[in-house]
Amino acid sequence: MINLADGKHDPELLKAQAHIWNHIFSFINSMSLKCAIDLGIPDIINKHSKPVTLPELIAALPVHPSKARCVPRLMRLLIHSGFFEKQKVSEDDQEEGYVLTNASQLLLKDNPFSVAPFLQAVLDPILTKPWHFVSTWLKNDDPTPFDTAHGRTFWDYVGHEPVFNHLFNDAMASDARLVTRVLINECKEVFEGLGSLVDVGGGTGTVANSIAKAFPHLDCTVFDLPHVVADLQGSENLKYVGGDMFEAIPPADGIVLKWILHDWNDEECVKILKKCKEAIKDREGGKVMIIEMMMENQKGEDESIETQIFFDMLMMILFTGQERNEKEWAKLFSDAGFSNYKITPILGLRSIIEVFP
Ligand SMILES: C[S@@+](CC[C@H](N)C(=O)[O-])C[C@H]1O[C@@H](n2cnc3c(N)ncnc32)[C@H](O)[C@@H]1O
Ligand SMILES: O=c1cc(-c2ccc(O)cc2)oc2c(O)c(O)ccc12
Repeated sequence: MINLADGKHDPELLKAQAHIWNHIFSFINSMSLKCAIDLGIPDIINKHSKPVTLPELIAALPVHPSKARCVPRLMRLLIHSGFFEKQKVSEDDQEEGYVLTNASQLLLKDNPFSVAPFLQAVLDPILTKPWHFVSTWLKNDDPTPFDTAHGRTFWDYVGHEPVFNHLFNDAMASDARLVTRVLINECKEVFEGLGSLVDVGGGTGTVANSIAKAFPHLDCTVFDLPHVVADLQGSENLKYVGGDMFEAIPPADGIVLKWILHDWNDEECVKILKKCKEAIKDREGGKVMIIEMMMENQKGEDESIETQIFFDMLMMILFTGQERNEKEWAKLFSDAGFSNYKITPILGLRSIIEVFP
């Protein structure tokens, strides 16, 4: 504890003040990144064959001439946060220009794994408003701050807001493309022996579509809320079914649950898992394949632990859900009547968890 009356602790006091400032201003990182994406800066830099000089960047941007001097200040922050770098334009030239980093490549419009739709969804006022209601929600009995802010659940809200529904489903689809690529390249054996599969809460079908193409013998079903799958066209070995996973899940050998259970509390998860167990009943080699984070990976770098904690907070604010550690996952599986599980930590911050009846 710092003694405020004691002058010899002034350096600690100033360090504490700087720490608070840094946290107060944290939102400036995400909002500045949003600005860069709104202006199309990553795509402008990507289209150039050489590093883009400041005058070239300003000329390509839709900014008013009176604001041109603000551009290098925005770029300085985004260099500091690791989204751009400066490089010499040519070997024999001192002039420098901006280039992309690995992180900003994942923000390009045409990158199939782009995280830009998530950034737009998470920073949309629809999803930032609930953060202003967290302390109110802690004092009332609403299920989530989202409900306190908007008067209904997240899924009810997106079902009635087609523009946001589209943005959210697009965001999920780009993540699903990345996860499925890793699954098919690195974890083929997970699908071995299965004749049919249902992706529960499979959204617009990105995961199931890729699996159906990679394993043509596998009968795949995307199961999601009726408004999500309405009008979607299947293929030879892929169909869309609308319904409610709390009521019944179509029978299959394998059930995929990607980013579903972290949206729900323990009681709700056990209900969903019991419905999954019913869906694989009497099927030889039947199993549930869950793609989620495993919390408390002590070996993780600081940033990845912080990211897991951020996700846990997001699940608390938007949903009744949470991120879980292995002990918490094991309890859910046992409460739902499953006997065994296997964790393969192959998806970055997430794992594939196979759960057996
Ligand atoms: C977080 S998204 C995950 C989408 C997809 N699995 C992925 O990871 O890309 C959750 C999905 O669950 C669906 N969902 C929510 N409640 C549902 C319910 N009661 N029955 C079926 N699907 C539901 C949503 O429509 C949404 O597509
Ligand atoms: O609303 C969200 C946002 C995310 C999300 C945000 C940023 C990323 O880089 C990735 C994902 O994830 C969500 C999620 O997994 C979910 O089940 C519901 C909502 C959201």
